[in-house]
Amino acid sequence: MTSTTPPVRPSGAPAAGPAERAAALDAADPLTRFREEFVPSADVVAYLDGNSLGRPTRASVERLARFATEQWASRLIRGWDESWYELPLAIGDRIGETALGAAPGQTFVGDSTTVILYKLVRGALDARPGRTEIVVDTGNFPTDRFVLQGIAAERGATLRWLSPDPDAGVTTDQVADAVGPETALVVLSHVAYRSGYLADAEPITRVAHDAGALVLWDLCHSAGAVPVTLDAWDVDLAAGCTYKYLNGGPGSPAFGYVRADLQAALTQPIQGWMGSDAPFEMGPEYAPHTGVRRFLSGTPAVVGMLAMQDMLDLLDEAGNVAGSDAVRDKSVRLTGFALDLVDELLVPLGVRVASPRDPARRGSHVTIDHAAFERVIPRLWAQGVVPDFRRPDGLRLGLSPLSTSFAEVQVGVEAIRATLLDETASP
Ligand SMILES: Cc1ncc(COP(=O)(O)O)c(C=O)c1O
Ligand SMILES: Nc1c(O)cccc1C(=O)C[C@H](N)C(=O)O
Repeated sequence: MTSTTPPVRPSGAPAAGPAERAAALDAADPLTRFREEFVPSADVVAYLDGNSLGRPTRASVERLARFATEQWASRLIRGWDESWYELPLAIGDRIGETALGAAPGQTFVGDSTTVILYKLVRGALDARPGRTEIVVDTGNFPTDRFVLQGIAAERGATLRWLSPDPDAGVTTDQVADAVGPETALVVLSHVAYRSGYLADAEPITRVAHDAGALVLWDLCHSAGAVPVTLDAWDVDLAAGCTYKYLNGGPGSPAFGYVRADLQAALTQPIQGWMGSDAPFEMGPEYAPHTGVRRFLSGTPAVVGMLAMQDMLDLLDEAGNVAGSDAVRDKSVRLTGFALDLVDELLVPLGVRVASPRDPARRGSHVTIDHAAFERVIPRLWAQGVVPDFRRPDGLRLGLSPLSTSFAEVQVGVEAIRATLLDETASP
């Protein structure tokens, strides 16, 4: 890991303060120029919620306007034949290549993560007849747990709950102990939404396979920020958001991944015409498409898929100009700097670090806990400092490698300190 420690100063010189260190880190950052590619917000001084909603790129603002006039207004219905019909798979392939380590023909875009989870879990259960157990962890995102609870009730399946350390995540040993001949599927988040814990995807996938189970990874907090190599890890299924680190915009449709050799065996429960063999034949019976298109259902959200392409361009460009590790390296430096400042400025006020300190086990956000954060956060938002709150007492700093600066982290943590001091001062 690259250290965030500032250069050693000649003896006797005062230690560099947070702002000076942030400036030095920004000056040395090989990705610093990418920040100019995002639209600034007039009233935000520190945007620290890139893991919930990524900022718009300048290119996306132009692309959306151009689409309205040059595509929608002028091509009208002809647009479907010319390019729109293929977009869910064409953009799926691009996400696969740039952010998932997935060869073409395995990734699609469509629906929300919630709906894709539902489709893939249902398909996986049917592909493991006779096995009735799904392994999931109690710290998984609510929608994952709710979808699984619904499917368990619908299909008579049993959920086997893993209980990770609340501030950490699921380990390979926990999964190895839980899976067995009854296990159809293991559903886990690669980066935990609350703690930011980064799971060991490859060995966990292997131990599930050893028991004959399939594995579905939720990649919402990984795609675009953390290295993912689905093909190399031999992952079966994955799903994830595009509005976080892929900057697709509010409600942009999610992606799903189904490994090529599983596709023919996997049926999905929402049989719609867009996933059928020949949508425009308007035939009497549904026959699923033979490829990854079979996981689509209805008309794709074309407008919602536009913006993510610009972030994929930037991620590719960052890899080309600064090296394939540059995005992860920046993410590790940002979260490392955030933790350094938290230790220095917030831990003395009673704040507790709720994210892994080992950078190898950490995604691109850092969570800190304090009982007063629920009251502090609205006051921060009013000052243009924007982290988010996760119950019961967590403040998340979501640091997006191409758009977040070290200065934003410093401004944010100093604002948290000032507001917390004020909020907890005796009357
Ligand atoms: C880990 C995780 N899974 C799933 C979701 C839900 O996705 P959606 O609301 O797009 O279905 C989110 C965020 O909302 C998330 O953080
Ligand atoms: N999807 C969201 C929304 O529609 C509104 C507010 C926040 C979100 C989020 O993405 C939350 C996020 N998945 C989380 O990790 O908490």
